[in-house]
Amino acid sequence: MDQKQYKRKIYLEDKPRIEARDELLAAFDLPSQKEWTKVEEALGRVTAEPVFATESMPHYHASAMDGIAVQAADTYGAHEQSPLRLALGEQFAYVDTGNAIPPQYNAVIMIENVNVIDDQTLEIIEPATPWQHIRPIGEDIVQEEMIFPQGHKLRPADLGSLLAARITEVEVFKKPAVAIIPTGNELIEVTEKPQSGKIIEFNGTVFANFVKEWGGEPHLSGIVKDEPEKIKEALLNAAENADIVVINAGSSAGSKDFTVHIIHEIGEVFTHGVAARPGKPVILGKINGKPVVGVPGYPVSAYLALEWFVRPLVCKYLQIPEPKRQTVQVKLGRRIVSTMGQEDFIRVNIGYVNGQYVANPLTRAAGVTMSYVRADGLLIVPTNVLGYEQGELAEAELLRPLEEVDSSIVFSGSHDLTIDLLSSQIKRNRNDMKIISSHVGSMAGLLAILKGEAHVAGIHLLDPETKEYNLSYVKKLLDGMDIVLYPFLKRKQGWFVPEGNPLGIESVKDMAEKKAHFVNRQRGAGTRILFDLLLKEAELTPDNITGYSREMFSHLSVAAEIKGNPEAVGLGIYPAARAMGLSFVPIADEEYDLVMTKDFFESEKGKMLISVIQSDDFRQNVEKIGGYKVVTGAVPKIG
Ligand SMILES: Nc1nc2c(c(=O)[nH]1)N[C@H]1C(S)=C(S)[C@@H](COP(=O)(O)OP(=O)(O)OC[C@H]3O[C@@H](n4cnc5c(N)ncnc54)[C@H](O)[C@@H]3O)O[C@H]1N2
Ligand code: MOO
Repeated sequence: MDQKQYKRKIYLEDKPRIEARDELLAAFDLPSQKEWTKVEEALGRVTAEPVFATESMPHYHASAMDGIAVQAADTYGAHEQSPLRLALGEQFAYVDTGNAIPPQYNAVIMIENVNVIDDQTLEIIEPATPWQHIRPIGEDIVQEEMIFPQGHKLRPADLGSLLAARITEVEVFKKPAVAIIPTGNELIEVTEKPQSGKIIEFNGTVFANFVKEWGGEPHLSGIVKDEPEKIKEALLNAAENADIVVINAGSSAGSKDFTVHIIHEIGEVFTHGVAARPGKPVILGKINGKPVVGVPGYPVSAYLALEWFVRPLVCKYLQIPEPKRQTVQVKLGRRIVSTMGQEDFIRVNIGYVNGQYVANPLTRAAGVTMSYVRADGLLIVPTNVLGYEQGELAEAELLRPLEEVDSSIVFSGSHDLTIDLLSSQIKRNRNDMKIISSHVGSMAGLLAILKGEAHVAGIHLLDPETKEYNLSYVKKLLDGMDIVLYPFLKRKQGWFVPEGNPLGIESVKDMAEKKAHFVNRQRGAGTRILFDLLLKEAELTPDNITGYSREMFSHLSVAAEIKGNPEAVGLGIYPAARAMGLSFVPIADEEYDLVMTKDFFESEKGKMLISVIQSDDFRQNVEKIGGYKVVTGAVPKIG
């Protein structure tokens, strides 16, 4: 077929997400198939019919204790002042927990409460009441009783009750077969070496595992090329064999985005585009009576769209309600802007600081898988809300258990590679603790401490007047607060230049003269302040620097920018240059310190943080990186 016949469709709808979902669900009955499965293998399966007990549990009167079985009436005279003697075989029998009670007896006395007189005789000082310490027939499960209704998702303990009731197989809903078709000429298998323009296929595996988690049975196909015939064939085949069809990528307006046209041609399209981001260009339709969900290519868009539309289909098939996430009220650490008429799904880090949950948004780029991986929660900005101001309250859905959020140390300020090491070392000591960090620059870190939105800030701020690091900034910005300035690292700052330093850059002057392409850091970053000081000392201005206005948010992104450009130069710390294989010209040893409130410093989390910083393990790991020294023996400045 001629590819040109599929014209680009540029305009997508903005259908409300819930309306699109409800339409999709309403269009399919999804008649669930049933099957029998062994109880031992039934974890997570959903009962298709009510389940009735085949046997009672216990199915005989059983002793609940180790002791003696008696006829309660025989014991009524026993008293502390007049102990009663019982004869073996006539008035009592020995029983252990779980033993059947001989038919002539109706109570059990615990062994601790009897005195052995001889082989044949015992003495008791308290009467027994009928049925004491006996588990009567059916105490747990009564034969013919309904153990589970239909539509119950089986948990480990449920399987035990089924076996106890002598049930070996249980009738469950078949797992809906979900065909997953990754498409794209740019996709390669992870085992292939990626050339420029090639992307490792991974969405398929993520989808398959989401589907498994939700109770479906994924069928992940190989990569399908962006060719209408191939896509059509894959779709028809999937619609023949699966209950639900998911096709990935080619959902938008690109020159090779055929999917919507093909579904339209061989089936029906209900929706192309929903008013939610990321995930907007989703396609919902039908082929051969089966639901088809065209999920956008960008991973985060894809994961969300899958949850919005495939999870409800799986749940409908299994006749179970969709699971809901726990929510928590958060205070916004940063402003969030949203578009009117569209929902925004913002991935956020959440920490518990000063008695409230504080959320900081992660990147919104839909291609950044780590924004989803690192997120503690999802903050959904509703359609009719334009966003939130910093400090405003909003609700977030949790992607992790709340306890994990509670025990995190919230780190803000300047980015440093050692913070990740610190976090993993803390986690090694206390598996419920970790650091969550947002890299906002030194100044913003101090402001986060000021506003009570972070526990710790990492800063490296050179005072151009005093040439001293950090202290004057803390005094000025956090005046009046009980603050601890904790000396942490000395690290090497220097020029990042392409390998071999082709332009021979040693100073700001060299940069200006050789018209090197500078890659700057954002305003407020310590490195930016250092650069501006160097500029002033060299009696130059930003106008003398090519690229001064080009701002990056971390040392690593500066290094990445310099990598491919022989005329580029940046300023940053040694390990970032090393990580990208750049040459490094050291110019200064800077002090990277930690700022925290005195309250935090003295808290359990604060003590853990300091003890890890001071440990030999941590110091050795940091110094192994190169370009670092952990400050030891320095006295924190408190006040
Ligand atoms: N002019 C416009 N361009 C785009 C629009 C738009 O409205 N107008 N929408 C953007 C949005 S929003 C999204 S989301 C994406 C959706 O793109 P497609 O569904 O067409 O997907 P591709 O362009 O093929 O891929 C996007 C991206 O994702 C990577 N990808 C795809 N499949 C996989 C996979 N199986 N595993 C890993 N990564 C995958 C792909 O390589 C691309 O990098 O369109 C915007 N554009
Ligand atoms: O809506 Mo796309 O899905 O931005 O990322």
